[in-house]
Amino acid sequence: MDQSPTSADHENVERAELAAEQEHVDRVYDRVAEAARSASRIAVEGHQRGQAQNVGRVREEEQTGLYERDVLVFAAARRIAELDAEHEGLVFGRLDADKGDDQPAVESAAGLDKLYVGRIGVRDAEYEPLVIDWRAPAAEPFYRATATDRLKVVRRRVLRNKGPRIVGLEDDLLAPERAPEDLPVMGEGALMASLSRARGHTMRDIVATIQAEQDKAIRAPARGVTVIGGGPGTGKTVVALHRAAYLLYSDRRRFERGGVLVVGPSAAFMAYIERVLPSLGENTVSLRAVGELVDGIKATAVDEADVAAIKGSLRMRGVLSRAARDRVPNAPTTLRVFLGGGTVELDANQLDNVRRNALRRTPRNRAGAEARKGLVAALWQRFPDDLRTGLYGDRESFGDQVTETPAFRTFFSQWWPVVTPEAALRWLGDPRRLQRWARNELTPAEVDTLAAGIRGTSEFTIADVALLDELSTLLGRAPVSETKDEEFDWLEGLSDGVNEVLTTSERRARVAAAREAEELEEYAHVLVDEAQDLSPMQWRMVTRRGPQASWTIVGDPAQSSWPDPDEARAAMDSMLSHLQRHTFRLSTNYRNSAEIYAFAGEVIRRTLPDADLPDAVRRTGVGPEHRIVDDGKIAEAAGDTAVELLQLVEGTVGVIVPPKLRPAVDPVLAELGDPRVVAVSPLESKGLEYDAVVVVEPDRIVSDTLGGVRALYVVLTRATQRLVTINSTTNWLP
Ligand SMILES: Nc1ncnc2c1ncn2[C@@H]1O[C@H](COP(=O)(O)OP(=O)(O)OP(=O)(O)O)[C@@H](O)[C@H]1O
Repeated sequence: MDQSPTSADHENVERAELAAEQEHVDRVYDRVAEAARSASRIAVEGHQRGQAQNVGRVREEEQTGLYERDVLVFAAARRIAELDAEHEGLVFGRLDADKGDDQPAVESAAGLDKLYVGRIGVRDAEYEPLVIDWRAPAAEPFYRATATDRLKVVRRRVLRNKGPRIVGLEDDLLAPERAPEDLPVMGEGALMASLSRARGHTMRDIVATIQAEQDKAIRAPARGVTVIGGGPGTGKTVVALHRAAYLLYSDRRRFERGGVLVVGPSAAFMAYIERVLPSLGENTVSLRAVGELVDGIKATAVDEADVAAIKGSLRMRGVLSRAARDRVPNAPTTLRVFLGGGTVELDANQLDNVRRNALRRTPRNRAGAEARKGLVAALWQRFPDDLRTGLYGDRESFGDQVTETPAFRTFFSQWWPVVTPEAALRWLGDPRRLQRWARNELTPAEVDTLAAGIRGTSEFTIADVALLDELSTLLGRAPVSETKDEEFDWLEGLSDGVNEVLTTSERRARVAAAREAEELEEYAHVLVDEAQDLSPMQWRMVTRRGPQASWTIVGDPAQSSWPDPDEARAAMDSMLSHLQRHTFRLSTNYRNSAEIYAFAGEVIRRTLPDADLPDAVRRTGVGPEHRIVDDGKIAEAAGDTAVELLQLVEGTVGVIVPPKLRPAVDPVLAELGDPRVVAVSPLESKGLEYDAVVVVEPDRIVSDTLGGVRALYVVLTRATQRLVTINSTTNWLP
């Protein structure tokens, strides 16, 4: 081979360095395998002890045994899951630092302290650290050290690995003057290597290359509200996910027990980010799209822009509140009962009064008993004096008799049925009724738009979910069991013998558990991604999930798909104003090439001169390309462009298409049969990224999508390498 001596030397050094690192990493894996073996032993022992327990009625001392078993099995099983998840690059970093007594490090050959950083901490048999968890305070210098503030770090090394095998080294020499002469420095820089890699269909963790400003946001204390801002591609999402992992590490008891919720814009986005936390060894975080926050509903449909704008507006509060308290549609308007030889009757006005009184303090589905009492009182008032004898001699006996009559029972079931939020939302499809509920809130045109929007869809949309949640609070949940609360007091007096199957306290416990299961799930920390997109009504829904929570809120107003970002921000502020706020701004766009981002920045600056534009640092030498094609050839051109781009990039090609053009474009792309090509609508593309992006009809994206030019900005900032737009005119170009 014709190689210069210098490059041969370099190769030898690299080989020797790789071998030395591999040796250490092998020790770590051996140690982990040993720990995994002992973890499974503990799990088996725990199960056996559990099975030996008496499974009948549990005495207190036996409960202690069960508790112990659960703790053992739980801890061991989790450890195994954690270790399994970690087999991708368990050790990814090494620091060589000036000696410091405060670091858990061992001396390296070069006379510096050496410290390995990995996904979890592993100690050797003497309890000395072989590798420390990336979230441990001692790992902080790995992320924070810079040439100007080097925190004793001389060399930072990233180990690139494929599973347990080290395949490359990337070094940063932060203090050349402090480095021994023979300290090897390898590679081109870990960050650039990582950013240039082809993209797949899921997001990867960045644990080896977190940058200093990102690290500060990740490790910010879990108090009040932590707001992480920054333009497209600055790592807001990935930083927020690492923050979730950090919070679990820093206060596991609080956050594992209380729960951490991550809310994102769409199911596609949740699928895109779902691997990040497991790859960091965390499996307990709940990830939910904003259309899936209400149990039992997974909404993915999107409303037309004008309908979505009304559904998300805070004005819907008043509308829904009136709907929830109004007469049930088609309810009877007269109550007539025959008693004691006479007839007593309540008319519509009197019924309305009873309803209003019953709803004064209690939501409808909880106010059945109150309403029934109100009806009895109103009937009693109208019951002629001369009939008040015998069975009907006093109001209580009268009430007992009256509520048992078939006429009353039939009436009551129709007049006061349990109303589900789903049913109440459908009521808004009737413009006449909606007009009544919307007075002073919506214009007549808005009433028509909303009613038609509700009637026009058979499935619930993402915007509907916030309305259903609001209605659920307004209507209240129906009592869990048919048995009324009062009857429990009555049951309490009975001996166990009468009720053979369940004792009173067992029954109470069961009802309490059922109630608890029905209660809204609340979390100790709520992390909202793409927060700029939440409508005011969605903010109300999200904040119900964390009345006691601390918050991480991640977003970029310039990418908002809500028509009035100030309104949405005001809604957020009003919901979280009582909490202390810490703000972080991320300043570098790691996704887009500088050429692509320069164009996208120009587009948004025209409309939003104050938009927060980050610096894009990676140049590819290829600018965006704008193709003009005939109106009728758009779908064909999208397909052809995707084929071309497949040749030019290694990873994914995203074709972003306005919803109205999907029926034409989707079949063309499906025909390509290449899993690297994905078609998405502008809203679905939020938070996602592709190596190459084809934007179909940018002008229509502006006109048809809530958010207008901000939606176009989102779309133009999805590509890492190549961007091609297809349109029939050039009018939209800056
Ligand atoms: N420190 C880093 N090391 C390697 N890659 C990084 C780093 N920070 C961010 N990235 C990468 O940059 C890309 C953009 O990150 P992310 O999606 O989190 O940005 P964002 O700010 O949420 O973007 P947007 O607002 O446009 O949705 C991702 O591929 C992410 O992995």
